[in-house]
Amino acid sequence: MGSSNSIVSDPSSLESQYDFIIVGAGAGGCVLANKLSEDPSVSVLLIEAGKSHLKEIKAKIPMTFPQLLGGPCDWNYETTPQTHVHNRTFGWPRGKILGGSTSINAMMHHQCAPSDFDEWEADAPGWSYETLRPYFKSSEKYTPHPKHSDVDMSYRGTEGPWQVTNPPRVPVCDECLESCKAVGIPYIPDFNTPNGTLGCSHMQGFIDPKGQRSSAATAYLEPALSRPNLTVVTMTMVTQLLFFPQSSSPKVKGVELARTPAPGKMPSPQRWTVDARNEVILAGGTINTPQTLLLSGIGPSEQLKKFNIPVVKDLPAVGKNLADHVMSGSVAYRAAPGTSIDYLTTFWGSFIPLIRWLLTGKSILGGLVPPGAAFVRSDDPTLPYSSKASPDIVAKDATSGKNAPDLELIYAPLSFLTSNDNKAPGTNVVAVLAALLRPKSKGTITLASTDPFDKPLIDPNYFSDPNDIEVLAKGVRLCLRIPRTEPLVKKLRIRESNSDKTDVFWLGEQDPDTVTNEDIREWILNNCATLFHPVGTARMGSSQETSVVDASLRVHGVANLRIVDASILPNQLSGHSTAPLIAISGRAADIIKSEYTDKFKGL
Ligand SMILES: Cc1cc2nc3c(=O)[nH]c(=O)nc-3n(C[C@H](O)[C@H](O)[C@H](O)COP(=O)(O)OP(=O)(O)OC[C@H]3O[C@@H](n4cnc5c(N)ncnc54)[C@H](O)[C@@H]3O)c2cc1C
Repeated sequence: MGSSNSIVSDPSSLESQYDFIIVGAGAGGCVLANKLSEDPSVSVLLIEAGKSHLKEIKAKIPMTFPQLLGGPCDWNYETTPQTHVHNRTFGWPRGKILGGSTSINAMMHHQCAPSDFDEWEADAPGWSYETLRPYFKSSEKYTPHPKHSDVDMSYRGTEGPWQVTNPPRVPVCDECLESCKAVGIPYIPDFNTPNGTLGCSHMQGFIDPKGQRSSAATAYLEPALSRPNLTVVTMTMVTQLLFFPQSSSPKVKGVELARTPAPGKMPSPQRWTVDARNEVILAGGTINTPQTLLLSGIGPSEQLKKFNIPVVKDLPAVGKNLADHVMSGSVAYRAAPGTSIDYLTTFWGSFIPLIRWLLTGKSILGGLVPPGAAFVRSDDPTLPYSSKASPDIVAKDATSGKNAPDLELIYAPLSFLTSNDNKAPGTNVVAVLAALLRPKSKGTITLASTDPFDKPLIDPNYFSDPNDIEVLAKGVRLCLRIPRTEPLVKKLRIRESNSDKTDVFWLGEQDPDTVTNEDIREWILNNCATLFHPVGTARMGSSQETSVVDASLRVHGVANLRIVDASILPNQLSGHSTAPLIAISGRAADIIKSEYTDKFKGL
């Protein structure tokens, strides 16, 4: 499915006006482009800074996604030095390709906890879980898997465009689940139901029956590419918003465009403009959307004045409220022969699986890097957080509700080190890590300069709230207990006398009853990394002081401007963000259609 016919890469070939202009072809932008162009009388322009995904083979093979990070399909962002993390900086990959980050991500399919959405309702009516539930369901085409017959199909969508399934089992995932159960984490057949997500299970992936990634681009854009009323332009960046000059209050007229510079090349000074008859919808993601707003004069006035940017609308919350999921770093374990899939990282190790994937799609390369997970609460008294070495860690509850987690435990049968300071520990590794799902620490995106090609300053302010490292340290304690529990322990080769704190296997080879909380905190500070889910920098809410968009996703006080991407999330989700964003964008499209009934004739 899909053709490149309606994808152009030359901004000079565009018309001067479209009904809707969408900036960014990620999770938000692709869903909107599809739904708004369903009516043939409505013209839609989708602008993407990166290239087309159609010929990017590594974006199709699920297991090769790490090879896309750091390359031309990645914005290659980096945080500022983090004061509370030994001044370390952190690489922050973000997709720069049709599909956005959904074309380079790890494809873990998770609808998060129902109360994550319910807690928005008070300040952003209409976004409860029950309102979003039909969108979760209608977006997906879940293909049942014979080994997962316990998934209750009444909760799952089977008619949607977005392919979801249980990927092939990889070594050790059954043992990981059994050991989770052995320490007291209940098994649930499916993380993605209204009953909530607490428990351990196999991870579902947005992968199609042919073993290929199902991204926002393959699911939503490709089926719409033949529509003459949809134009997709790649390798083109929106540099700023344009406003009607005579308007008494700010009103967006269109966008200014530039060619995306080739890697290592200077940007061209050439610019184009395109107008929107109805509105511009920003969907550039948590980092780029606030940057575009700030460059256009929408944001905290003191920051705009500092850069001599004329203030179009003083909105103090632009770029604030940045919340990311920080993960502990991988607790690495030496694995018994045949247990790990690290061999896939070598040319010859991946050769046969690649041939098999190319010929049949049925290959380990069509699986998920992390095949399973557990979502738990750090205040669960039934879980083994205690240790003889140190007093019990006391952390405040930051969850979205009683039935929601604040920790995710992820395991993978391979070296899974994403920390840019660390080298992968080699072959035959099983990695277990904890992720902090509900950080209290909040950071900022601010301008580094007025040059749209300069990266903005990203400061997630990790661990500025001391509660966060306490919760994460509890998660790491489970990462030490679970692998020492049967049956997983039998698949590992844990040595008991490792005193070299610089060794990647050091923490996993400590006795959980003698390693101290201090040791664990210090290890986290040296090993933690992003789990790639930054949100919140243009948050939704009712107040112009604390939020950027209203419950209809319109920017406060600026006409013809809306935002539909991860930046609008009021709080961090307790899980992975793609499925919620696909559902949110589906509802956003319906809101837009209901506001332009003269244009959308009941579609
Ligand atoms: C490495 C990685 C792994 C992840 N793993 C998972 C996972 O397993 N499961 C999960 O659910 N989520 C995962 N995520 C998160 C998920 O992919 C994102 O939360 C989601 O894609 C965000 O959607 P978005 O629409 O906000 O932005 P994006 O999907 O990032 O899309 C934004 C798009 O806008 C374009 N753009 C930005 N600025 C401009 C501009 N000025 N002009 C033109 N175009 C512009 C970008 O190039 C990009 O294509 C992962 C993310 C990454 C990076």
